[in-house]
Amino acid sequence: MSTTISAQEATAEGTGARGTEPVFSVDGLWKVFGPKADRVPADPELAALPAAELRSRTGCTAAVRDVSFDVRKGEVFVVMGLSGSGKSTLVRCLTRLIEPTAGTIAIDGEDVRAMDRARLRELRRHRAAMVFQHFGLLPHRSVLDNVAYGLEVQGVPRRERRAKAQEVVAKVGLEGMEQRRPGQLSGGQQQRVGLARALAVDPEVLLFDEPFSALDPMIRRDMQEEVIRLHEEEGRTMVFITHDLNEALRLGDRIALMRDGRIVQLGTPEEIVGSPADDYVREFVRDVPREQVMTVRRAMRAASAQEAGEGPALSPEATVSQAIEAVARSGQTARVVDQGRCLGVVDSDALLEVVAGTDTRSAGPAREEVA
Ligand SMILES: Nc1ncnc2c1ncn2[C@@H]1O[C@H](COP(=O)(O)OP(=O)(O)OP(=O)(O)O)[C@@H](O)[C@H]1O
Repeated sequence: MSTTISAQEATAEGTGARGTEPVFSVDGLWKVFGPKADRVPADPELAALPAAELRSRTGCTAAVRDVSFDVRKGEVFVVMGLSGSGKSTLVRCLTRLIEPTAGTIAIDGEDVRAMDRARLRELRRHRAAMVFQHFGLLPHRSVLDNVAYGLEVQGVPRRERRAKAQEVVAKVGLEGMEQRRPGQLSGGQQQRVGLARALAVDPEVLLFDEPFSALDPMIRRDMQEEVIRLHEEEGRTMVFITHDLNEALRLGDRIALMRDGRIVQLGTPEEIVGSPADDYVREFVRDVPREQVMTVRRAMRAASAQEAGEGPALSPEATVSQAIEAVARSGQTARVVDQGRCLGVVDSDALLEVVAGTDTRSAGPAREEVA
């Protein structure tokens, strides 16, 4: 089954993804809870029923419905949606912590659904480590031993695992706390231990299940910064579940927005905010400050010969907000410059149109190379 939705097709070339090589490839994935769950994806009539009707007719809940996507190497892939939309179920299916009902999942081309128990264990321990909301720390062990735990399970010798744990503890800013117990740490610090434990096994992919939702806003922001920093330093592939749009926009290279078990839109933050796939998405992103998400590409037009030679220079990734500042300060149009080449210019009218949401241009690189 590969009835990939049109919104996904429309953004398949999404501009914000890191590589194009997939780490996870998911196609036609279903997870149905309830009696004789298999018959739901197999029967087009049942598969098409709305959630309430499906439940009353079959006693089943389709938590994930015919979902297809790739997670690309090196990207932060965010799964966002309201409570109950299927985020946790979807991400748990990736390593079969929840057994999928139908569809295919591959990691680096290897069929996850065909893995035996040993291979699955190795997948979860080495290749795709999970960071949970409730940190799952061992209360009687020190921070260092908690961080080393995953390595201990793998049979890494004590000296080696403690050295590795020490290195990761420093990486997440917990130096000096190695001997404390989890109960002697704040919520944010405990989450850092959870993060360090996942990092210690050096997984190819980190899976985060709403890791920061129990933290207060300031600490939450700190932890988001931490994830961004780690990602920039290491370029590790990350899948991040959140129900918080701001968190999704801050962290995501691409965002899959879920509703009732389906992905209603998959795209870069700019694509989702600038070109919502339907009214649901439009309503979801209504209050987002567009100037902080949209880039200058959105407002760019061809430069005249004179404009191409003067005015402040911006990178194509500069936000509209940064461009407004540059244009206001200089009193000139700003040039969008990539590797010494002027791609076009932005003026205050076009920038204001983006802020007001009255621009008619589509997101993405459509207006590139207009010089
Ligand atoms: N073990 C289960 N048995 C039956 N239904 C389940 C089970 N687990 C989840 N569901 C249902 O599947 C749907 C999706 O749940 P899921 O936990 O994946 O959503 P979520 O988007 O992660 O929600 P939240 O943000 O609240 O964690 C919900 O309707 C939920 O009630």
